[in-house]
Amino acid sequence: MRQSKLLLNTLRESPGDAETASHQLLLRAGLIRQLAAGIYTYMPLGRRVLRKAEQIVREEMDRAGALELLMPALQPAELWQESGRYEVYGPELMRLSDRHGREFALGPTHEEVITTLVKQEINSYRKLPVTLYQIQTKYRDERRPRFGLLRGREFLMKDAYSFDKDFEGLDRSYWEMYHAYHRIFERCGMNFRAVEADAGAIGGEGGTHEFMALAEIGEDTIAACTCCDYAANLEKAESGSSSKFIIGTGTGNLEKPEKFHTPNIKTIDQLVASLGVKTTEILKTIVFVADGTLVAVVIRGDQEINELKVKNFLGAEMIEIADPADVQAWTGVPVGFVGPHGLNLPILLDHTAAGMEQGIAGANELDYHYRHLVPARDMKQAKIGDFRTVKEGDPCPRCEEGTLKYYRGIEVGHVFKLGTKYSAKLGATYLDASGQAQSMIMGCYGIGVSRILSAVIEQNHDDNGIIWPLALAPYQVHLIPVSHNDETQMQLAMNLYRLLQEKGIEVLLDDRDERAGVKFKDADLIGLPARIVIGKDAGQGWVEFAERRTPGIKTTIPVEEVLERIRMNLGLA
Ligand SMILES: O=C(C[C@@H]1CCCCN1)Cn1cnc2cc(Cl)c(F)cc2c1=O
Ligand SMILES: [Mg+2]
Repeated sequence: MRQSKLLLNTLRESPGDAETASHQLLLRAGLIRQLAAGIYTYMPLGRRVLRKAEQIVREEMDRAGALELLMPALQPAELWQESGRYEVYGPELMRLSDRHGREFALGPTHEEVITTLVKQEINSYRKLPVTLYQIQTKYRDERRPRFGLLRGREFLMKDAYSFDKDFEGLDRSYWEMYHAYHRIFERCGMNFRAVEADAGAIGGEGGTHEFMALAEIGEDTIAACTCCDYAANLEKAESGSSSKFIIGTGTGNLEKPEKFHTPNIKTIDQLVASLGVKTTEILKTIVFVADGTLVAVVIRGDQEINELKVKNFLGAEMIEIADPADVQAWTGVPVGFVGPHGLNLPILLDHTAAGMEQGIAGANELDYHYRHLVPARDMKQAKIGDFRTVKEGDPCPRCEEGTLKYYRGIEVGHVFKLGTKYSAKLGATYLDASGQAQSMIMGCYGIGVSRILSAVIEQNHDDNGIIWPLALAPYQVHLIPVSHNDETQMQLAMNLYRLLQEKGIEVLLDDRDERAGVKFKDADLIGLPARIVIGKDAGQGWVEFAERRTPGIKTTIPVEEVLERIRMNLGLA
């Protein structure tokens, strides 16, 4: 491609609202342009990268035996009413009416559409299993679109759906997709982890993994083992046998609970400061509202309660920390003095608290606390479980040798076991071998295709611009004649341009009438994997070769060696 013919405007400065490196570079390198908040045009250079990402996804989906189709973005509201999700989703679901006043949704995902389709098309167990996928634009009206392609309102997703006759089949389909995801993100040159995750709103029968591209600006935090391949979203991560946290046996102290005066001491910090006790001697009590009912969770003072673990333990749809004023209204206990002893609420006790020899806690009375509380003795009615957020350094729950480390991640993929959640609701059944109608067993599998561009740039850039992995680079080689009006240089550049193209190499020739400095700055920004500069040595038939990833290493080679050098260094066939 001749750069003088390419619609490509690079920007010297980052637009003000672009906060992350990938958002800035996508704009500065001329890959995307914003039409509205969270809504982007892919410019010619960006479209080439997006198409390569799509193609990698498509090849691996096809290799995994999935069948590609393309579903509409316009979905009749009735489908969402039938699945019961029309009300569940609020403003994030983009809705519109057609000329007849019929209501539609712009598809944020396609469980309803695909399940209705398969219900019509498949009726016998002989036609199962099948996995169908599409690469299609999704619409989610994010309240705060941000970070460019990372959180847009219109974005490209590969969404796949598997249909099996039983759970063994679903397991096979699930792991087939899981391994295909590994191949996809490996081929994208991405540094990622597959992590155990929570199914979230989509629900389903257990088992779900998120694929996280490691990056400091990632919204998610994962905990991964330093030794084995255990990794989980922090929402779900467990640590080594929680007995490791139990200090003592919980029966040593025989003193009875003793109430003592603690005027105006409401927080753990105030307790520590005024009593000189350690946080590990305090029983921290937080009251939650789960589906409208209050529940008290008790954990050792140095630990953090994991809200999602509490929610999942209770099987609650909604959970949030109770407003202290509400707690006071409901229980009569003044804010800051809530404690497990004598509190008329159900109590969940984390392992770290359950094993404490003794502890200090609010006395459920203004300005009073208890000491010598023994959870094993004084909280027999409490339900014990894992309600804590793991910490860095915790023992790994799998190998017990390694310890957990935190990483920030960008979710680029998510695979789910859905079970019959949608097939039952929408009546997608098949006749089994004995002619009985059974609900199909489903899985669903998403990849944020447009999000891959941002994740890869976050992981592959320097101060001067993007450093594209070969598999996603918009072109493979940047050909740069230094001075546009030097006949020798331009002639050699043209010859090389033709030669490389004949050999099937994707070349971008910077044939613009621009100063060398501008050409090099743009080349750094655009970040093609290899660069060949035709300069003063052109007369002797020598050119300068460099790779974008190692900008400091420039070697001058005879033009005859260029093809071989490109093939060798870029690993091209
Ligand atoms: O999309 C999924 C699950 C999987 C992900 C992989 C591909 C198939 N779907 C979860 N989810 C996320 N945000 C949503 C936003 C809106 Cl507005 C909605 F109406 C529905 C959903 C929704 O269901
Ligand atoms: Mg997800």
